[in-house]
Amino acid sequence: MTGLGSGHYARLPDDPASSQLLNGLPIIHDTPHGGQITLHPDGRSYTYIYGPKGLAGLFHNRYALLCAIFASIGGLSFGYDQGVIANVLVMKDFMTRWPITPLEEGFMTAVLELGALIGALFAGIFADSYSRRFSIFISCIIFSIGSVFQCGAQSLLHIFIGRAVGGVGVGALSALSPLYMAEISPPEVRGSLMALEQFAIVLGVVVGFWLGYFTRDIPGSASWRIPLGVQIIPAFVLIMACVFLPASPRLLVLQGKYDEAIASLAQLRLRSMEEAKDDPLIQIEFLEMRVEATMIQRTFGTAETSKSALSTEWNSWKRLLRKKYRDRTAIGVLMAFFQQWSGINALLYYGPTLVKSIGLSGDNVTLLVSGGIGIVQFIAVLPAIRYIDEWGRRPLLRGGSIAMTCSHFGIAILITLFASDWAAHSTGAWIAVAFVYLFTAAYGVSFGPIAWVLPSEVFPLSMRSKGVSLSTASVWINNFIVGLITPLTLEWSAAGTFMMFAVASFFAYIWVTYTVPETANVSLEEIDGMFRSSAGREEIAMKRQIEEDLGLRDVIARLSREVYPATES
Ligand SMILES: O[C@H]1[C@H](O)[C@@H](O)[C@H](O)[C@@H](O)[C@H]1O
Repeated sequence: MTGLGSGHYARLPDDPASSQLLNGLPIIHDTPHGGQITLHPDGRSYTYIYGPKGLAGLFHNRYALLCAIFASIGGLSFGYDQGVIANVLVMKDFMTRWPITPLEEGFMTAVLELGALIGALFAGIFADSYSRRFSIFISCIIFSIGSVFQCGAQSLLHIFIGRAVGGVGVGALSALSPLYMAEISPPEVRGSLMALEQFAIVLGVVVGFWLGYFTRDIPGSASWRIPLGVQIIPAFVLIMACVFLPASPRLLVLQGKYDEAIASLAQLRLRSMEEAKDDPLIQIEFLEMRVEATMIQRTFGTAETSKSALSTEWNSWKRLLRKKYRDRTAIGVLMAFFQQWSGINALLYYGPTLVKSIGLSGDNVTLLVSGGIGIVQFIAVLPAIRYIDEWGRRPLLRGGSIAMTCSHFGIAILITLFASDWAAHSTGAWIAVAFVYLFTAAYGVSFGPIAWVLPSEVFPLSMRSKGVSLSTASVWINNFIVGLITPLTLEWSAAGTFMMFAVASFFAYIWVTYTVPETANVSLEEIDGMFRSSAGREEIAMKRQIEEDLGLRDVIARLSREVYPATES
């Protein structure tokens, strides 16, 4: 039913008679309460926006922006831990109190990641049964319990427990925040709003790192208790925000609560209930959600009503692997895979070793790597927020992966040439450092943010929470594996390690080029349509019928008749 135009557009003429002159061109139709719908001359295809695109669009709907900002606090918890732990583990008081072995140090990172893996998977179960907001709320509580354990730790065991429990919260939030943001965002700024997740993560990295850096000289345990305790503040803010955040209209539709869904959609699109009633945009978006929900119920629902809750749950996970949905599952899981195999965390966790291997030493190493990489990521996410909807996801991903490949490749060559005697080749060493930052900038504008955006976009409503949670689990499991093997590969060969990440980044380029669809500027339900190209005829016919039954086709036909009187048939 939908589709994007060829790029030639015309304005709706004041004199309807002249509209025939515009036949063959899609027409932009201003809707009564702001926003536009672009109708195509076939009388069936359309796209719509609620407000301007780009930066203006981001600030146009301040309410949606505010909701997304609050939701993104979930990401802050993730980044903050990453930033802070690098400092805590080297703090004098911490080390003399509990001298830990390198193995325990590795375990300290791993335990959070494994907790996060469990949290991400559980998020997929609870986000549908309860609400997105309630699940966020519970995750924040779990996260806060973990933080209290860490901050008040009397033994190393408390720290481990705190990290495992906190990890469950971090993992759940890393799935739930993007999921919620995707479902509340107007289509024209969805990418920008969702990129706030990455913004929050890297903001957390920067704040966590520098706070830890400044408190590390405070005498006694306050040096590490303060930065470990401070993370409760954002969690508390999000707990409070959950009371005010509007419910996801899409989940409400899935639960059959249509009146509440319209009310929440109207609120999120800045319409009064009166306005919502005669606004074609609200009608279309609401009906699209219903069509999608009905499609799934008709396809899977009846067969499952007789089964137990457990087997229904199991079946909905299994559905992700069915032929029809396999390509989307692959996109979600591989997006996370390539984000992690780009080597970003290898640089963060083992950066100091890398920088030493390219000839630098001393305290500056930590500053330059952990601090510097955080700041570069933070700066790089800003253009992503600005352009992700205007340029689209694909160009950013493709450009980013090429630059990432070249940087890794450059570092590998420099190491091969000069590693035997860096002191004599300090220029080479500095070029290698420049490549590290170039890599980080390229990553920070592409795979960093988009890995949090794309998975929440590609799954249809009824499978979104499971799909996103599986994709997020892929972030955590790959994060864990990369963290585990990087020290080993570095020991084997530093150049080889960078070559490995160069190859992964190059495969990422090929993968994006051939399999990732452009999801910018289309509604979540239209994205579903993009994957239907391979759907059987029966399914297309069923969708058409549902669109007809629910009145979506009527709404479009009515609008088209206003614009193309000649094509009334
Ligand atoms: O998006 C984030 C971010 O880029 C972090 O810095 C990185 O450590 C994470 O693994 C990644 O998921």
